[in-house]
Amino acid sequence: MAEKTFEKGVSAPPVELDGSGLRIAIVRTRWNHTLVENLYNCVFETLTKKYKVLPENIVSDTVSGSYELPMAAKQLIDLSKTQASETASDLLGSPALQQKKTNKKTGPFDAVICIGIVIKGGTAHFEYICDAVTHGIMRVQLDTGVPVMFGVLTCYNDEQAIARSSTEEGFHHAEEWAAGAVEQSLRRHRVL
Ligand SMILES: Nc1c(NC[C@H](O)[C@H](O)[C@H](O)CO)[nH]c(=O)[nH]c1=O
Ligand SMILES: CC(=O)[C@@H](O)COP(=O)(O)O
Repeated sequence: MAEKTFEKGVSAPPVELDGSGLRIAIVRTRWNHTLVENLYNCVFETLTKKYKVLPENIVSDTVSGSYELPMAAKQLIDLSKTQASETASDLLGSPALQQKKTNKKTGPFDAVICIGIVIKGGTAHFEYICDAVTHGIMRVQLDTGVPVMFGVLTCYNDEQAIARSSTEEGFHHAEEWAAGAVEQSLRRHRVL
């Protein structure tokens, strides 16, 4: 029997996705920062070059470790909603004036992308962090209604982390996180 082949792990977006009207936050860890920066750069490049998200509509933030990602995502979402509801004014004047100066979008984030790398050590700490972060990120997106991408590599060793964050295989994960953020954002505005 012919061996079945399949596109393992590849999630092709269903259609051309236009992210030009989206506002997206990316929060990444400083833990394992050299490899995390590779993933962040790939996510940013994919958002802007492949999905037309405007660089000025991407807000980037950092936290210490992956365990802090869910809270950071919640804080970013809540802050963006609060700022959207207040009468916004800043050094550039009213949003209307700001809007005339740039295409910078204000208001609630359409999606958040969390990026981190957790590498197992000698204790059960790894399992507890991965479990907490996974459930935490899922809870934030369900509670807020804002899609939050799980861009956290959970690696048993350094080699897995390096392979998934500094080779073509690694950037395939990061590209999927970017695609997921755009697709899930646009789903919220569908007309059925
Ligand atoms: N070992 C890793 C950590 N550990 C730190 C925790 O994420 C957290 O910052 C600390 O427990 C304080 O709350 N974080 C990673 O992102 N990756 C690791 O491999
Ligand atoms: C996943 C971690 O926090 C890890 O760095 C902890 O290492 P260890 O389990 O050896 O304390």
